[in-house]
Amino acid sequence: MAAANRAPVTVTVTGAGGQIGYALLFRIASGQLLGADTPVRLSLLEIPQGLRAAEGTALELIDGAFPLLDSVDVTDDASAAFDGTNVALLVGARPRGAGMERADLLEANAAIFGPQGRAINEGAASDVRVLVVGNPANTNALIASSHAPDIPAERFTAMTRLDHNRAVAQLALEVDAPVTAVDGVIVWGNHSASQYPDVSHATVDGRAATELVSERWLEEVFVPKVARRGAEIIEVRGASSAASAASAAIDHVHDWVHGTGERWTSAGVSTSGVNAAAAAGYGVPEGLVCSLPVRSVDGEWIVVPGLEERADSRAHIAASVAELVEEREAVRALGLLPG
Ligand SMILES: NC(=O)C1=CN([C@@H]2O[C@H](COP(=O)(O)OP(=O)(O)OC[C@H]3O[C@@H](n4cnc5c(N)ncnc54)[C@H](O)[C@@H]3O)[C@@H](O)[C@H]2O)C=CC1
Ligand SMILES: O=C([O-])CC(=O)C(=O)O
Repeated sequence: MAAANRAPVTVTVTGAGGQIGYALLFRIASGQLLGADTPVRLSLLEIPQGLRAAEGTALELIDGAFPLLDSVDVTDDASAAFDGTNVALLVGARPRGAGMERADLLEANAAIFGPQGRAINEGAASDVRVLVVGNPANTNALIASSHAPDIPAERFTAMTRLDHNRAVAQLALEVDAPVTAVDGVIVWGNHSASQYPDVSHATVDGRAATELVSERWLEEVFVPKVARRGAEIIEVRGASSAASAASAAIDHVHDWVHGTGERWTSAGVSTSGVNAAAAAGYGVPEGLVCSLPVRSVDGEWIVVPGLEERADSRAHIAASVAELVEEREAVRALGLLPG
């Protein structure tokens, strides 16, 4: 199958038989995750009842005759799925339905991420990068990381890139500019309704976004629109976002591997380790996975330090961080965090 001038990179996708999996896998196979010169070996993990769907997707991946696709394996064994993995996309988890908040999924989904963290700890390649998509993504990433003591916490991330992309798109729509003109947006906090999409450092074609839109629009339209977009999609589409989520996962990993240059983006990153001091500068304590402004430098997410925050921004960030702490304590009470 493969045309290769480099060794294949192993990419594990959990929940491969689901909606996001279906939107994600073909883009990975076509080279959009890791680049047009990098062959991929796909490892698909499902639970037994999802195996047939994942196997069907694997058949279609073969039928795509993707030049970069080295191989596709499907399994319900986490140890096999994460063996030698370089990039692990933890998508497999229940999505919420109408009227639910993502935190309502804590009990249903959190138990998935301890065993997967352990399997990654035991079998993954030494350069493994993990992106948790399954909700509640930040706390699930924290659980997975806590069960992988041999892997630096900064290798476990949670997806808030979809929120970031939504914020960029809404601002661009409002000022009638292309998304490429928008720079400097930040999504702070949890991938939940408490998140804080912030344009106070954003520019559109070099002009401060705050000069182009009203304070009232920001507070009454922009922030709730972005923070509740997932619920809007569920209401209108009848199912939670899938293609836009897959697209954001591609963006996150692509930037992580290839770098962001001077631009920043948003990602849920560990507030322990290399980013502890920068996170503390925004009032975010250690031991969380929190969305922050980040640049990808030499293959590592680095929190952009020392941005001036307005008092009301600080209050928004603090509220979302308080929710992350509550979620952490809830999973601790469920016995899902070691120690
Ligand atoms: N962070 C973010 O921005 C976003 C997160 N999500 C979340 O992503 C998750 C997946 O969403 P969809 O693909 O739409 O759901 P889906 O229900 O279509 O697919 C989920 C798949 O995961 C599988 N699965 C469940 N437990 C598993 C386990 N332990 N190991 C491997 N596979 C497992 C299921 O069998 C199913 O095939 C949900 O939790 C959803 O809330 C969705 C959109 C955006
Ligand atoms: O809202 C949901 O449940 C799915 C999701 O995380 C999103 O679309 O941001």
